[in-house]
Amino acid sequence: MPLLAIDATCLPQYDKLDRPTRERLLSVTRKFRELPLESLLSHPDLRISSLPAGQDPRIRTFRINDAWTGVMLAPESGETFLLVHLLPREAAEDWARDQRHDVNGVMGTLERRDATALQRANEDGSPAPATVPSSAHAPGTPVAPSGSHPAPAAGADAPASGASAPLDHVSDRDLTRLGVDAEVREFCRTLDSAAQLHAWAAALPQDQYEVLRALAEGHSVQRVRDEVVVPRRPAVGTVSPRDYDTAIRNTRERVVVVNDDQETRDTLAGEFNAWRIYLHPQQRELAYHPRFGGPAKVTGGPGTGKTVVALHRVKHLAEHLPLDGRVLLTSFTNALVESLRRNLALLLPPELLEDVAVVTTDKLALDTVREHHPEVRLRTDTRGVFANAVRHHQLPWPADLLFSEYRNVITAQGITTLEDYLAPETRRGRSVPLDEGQRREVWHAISEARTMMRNSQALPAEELHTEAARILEQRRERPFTNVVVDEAQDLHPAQWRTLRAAVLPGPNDLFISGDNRQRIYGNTVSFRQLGIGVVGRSYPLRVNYRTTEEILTWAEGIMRGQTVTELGETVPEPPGVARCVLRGPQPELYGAPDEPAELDALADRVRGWLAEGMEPGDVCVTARTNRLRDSVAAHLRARSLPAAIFNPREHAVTEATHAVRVTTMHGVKGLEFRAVAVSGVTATALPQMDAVTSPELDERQHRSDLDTQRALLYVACTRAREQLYVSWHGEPSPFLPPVPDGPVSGAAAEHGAVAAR
Ligand SMILES: Nc1ncnc2c1ncn2[C@@H]1O[C@H](COP(=O)(O)OP(=O)(O)OP(=O)(O)O)[C@@H](O)[C@H]1O
Repeated sequence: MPLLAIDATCLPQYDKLDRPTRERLLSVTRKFRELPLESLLSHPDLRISSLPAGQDPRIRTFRINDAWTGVMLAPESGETFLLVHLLPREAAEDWARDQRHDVNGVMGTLERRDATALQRANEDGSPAPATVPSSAHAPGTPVAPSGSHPAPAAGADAPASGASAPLDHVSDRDLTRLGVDAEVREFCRTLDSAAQLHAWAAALPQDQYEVLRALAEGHSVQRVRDEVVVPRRPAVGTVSPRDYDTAIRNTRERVVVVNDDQETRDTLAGEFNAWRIYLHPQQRELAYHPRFGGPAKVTGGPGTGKTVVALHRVKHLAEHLPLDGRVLLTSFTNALVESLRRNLALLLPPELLEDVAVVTTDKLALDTVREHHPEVRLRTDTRGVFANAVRHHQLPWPADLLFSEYRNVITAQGITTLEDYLAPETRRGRSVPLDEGQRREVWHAISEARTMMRNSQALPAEELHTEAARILEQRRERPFTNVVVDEAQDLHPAQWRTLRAAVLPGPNDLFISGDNRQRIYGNTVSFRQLGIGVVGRSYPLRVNYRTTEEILTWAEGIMRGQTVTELGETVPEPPGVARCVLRGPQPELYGAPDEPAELDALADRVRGWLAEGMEPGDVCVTARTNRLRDSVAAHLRARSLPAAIFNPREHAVTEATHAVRVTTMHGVKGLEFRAVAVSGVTATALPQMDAVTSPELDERQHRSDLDTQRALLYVACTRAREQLYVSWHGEPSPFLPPVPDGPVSGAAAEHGAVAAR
């Protein structure tokens, strides 16, 4: 009986199919697995046909329905079919005619090249095949078919801009040893620059392109061998050039073999699918690193796969636990943790899942403290307690100062004595000066408030963590063998102390992933001061897999000119540009005269997306405030659009999949959608000044609060995978990049929209 394997190129395409087409595809793939080869090839419904003038005699097309065609590689001698693409009929035939698959002689993987484009380039130096890959690229599809060799964003990677032959320093012999075949070697001798190489990404055999790209970036032959070639080789033996079956199985980064309907559905569907199948070699290297000498840190812009790496790291650690060992996977909010838990369950078998605790950092602290004080609960009205303390002591300062002193000085630095609080360096950078007498007064007021909170058994998170860290530090045995932290940028220093104390210092103790640009809760930390030494174990990820280049480039404008610090450091982050795998339409911007007009245009935009074939669950609308979120949802429903309010504290991420999700900007952190509308980006709402500390009270905090609100907009916009729509009414928020004059497009055009450039 034939077997079916699926190439990752199909995954983004599957997202574009409507439900009946998906069902039809599943029933077709079932036939692949169930019918004997002879009956399959002659099946009247499938219309399996070869392409007479095609480059690859093994390529076949088959009918899914009138609109869609599948492209596959049929077995010649073996029995495995490989589904390689899903496209509209004509595009499918055009694309398939030019492609050829070969087994890589060194790596043993199955690679695909645009053989027509390469032959032309070698014959007459035809330029980069702009039209070749684009015929296969509907908006939002990968520029590089496997997704593992990204096309460059403008200005990406220093060597890419160099105008010298990028591979002249590598001999033919070395290229051959790295698995680069004669046709590709000949081709790369014609290249003038690394940028030209990148432009050919979609046409070159995938693994050979990775080799060339790494060499062009200046890596040594040895390093490329170790990091690109060796991880792709089969664990044992070699693969013969005609053994397609084995090569398909060995192409682990972009091919998966499916055994039943459920696996086919799981592989093709799901919002978070590709990551389970293959990791970029750099991601794999980090996730499956046998032993980090101590805490390790992974950073990177939005959509660079930090969460994916964290999840795979948990898998690796769980697979190597000592008897009685346990892994903690933690993050900031309930919604994030719920999403991690759901995705981990897809990655790990049940017996390994049992050894992993997936909880918020606050829940860890609460559970730890409750072992000693079972009645303790989490307090959320801490500001009110400090307001009482100010009244009671008749202090001349606002309650916010006391709260800020408690949160940003005392608990942030782990200060436990008046003497330490009085030390001169303690309040460095605070804009309200306090002399010694005043500090004593503040300390006493805060101490009293803390005692009151303790007596009431309702503790704010900072207090809970201080207590939890103290309890854990006293234990000889710590609860976890390894701790993995995702979205780490938002944790308060007190939360870090709990995490530090939850695992004994040593190899593989902490694995931290995060991005300071996405910090939306205003906590700054210094890992060094917290005893978390990541020096020499800090790794940036630079390939964006989620967002199109058009959206990311525009969204980067929100952060332009901002000094961003490195995660866990107070020093500025070194510059680094992410490259995007995906391409698509420009974001759409719309400035409405008033709120009703903004909501009308928003509803039209959402209706347009649904009419284009998106499922309601593919679409998310965000608003700055709860009030605006509620009126957006009400307005969409009044216009007969399926809309559900999503509150990350209350709802599971999986809920509301049959409705457009309407949420606040905080509510989309860590998530992603095919289309995102960011509404209410109006000057009076963003920044929302009542959430910003006044500069008179604390200049530094004021700036930090503004940065936090700017980051909120950045986070919301970078949740979009294919389409982004941003709107406001009246004056636009000052955080928006300058709005250029430009051609009006999309649903908002009727309302006077401005297209971003
Ligand atoms: N190697 C890969 N190949 C294909 N897709 C990938 C790869 N790595 C990550 N992705 C996909 O990219 C998207 C973003 O990944 P992920 O959520 O891990 O990024 P992130 O860096 O944590 O993002 P953010 O910081 O914005 O929350 C996901 O859809 C994920 O499946």
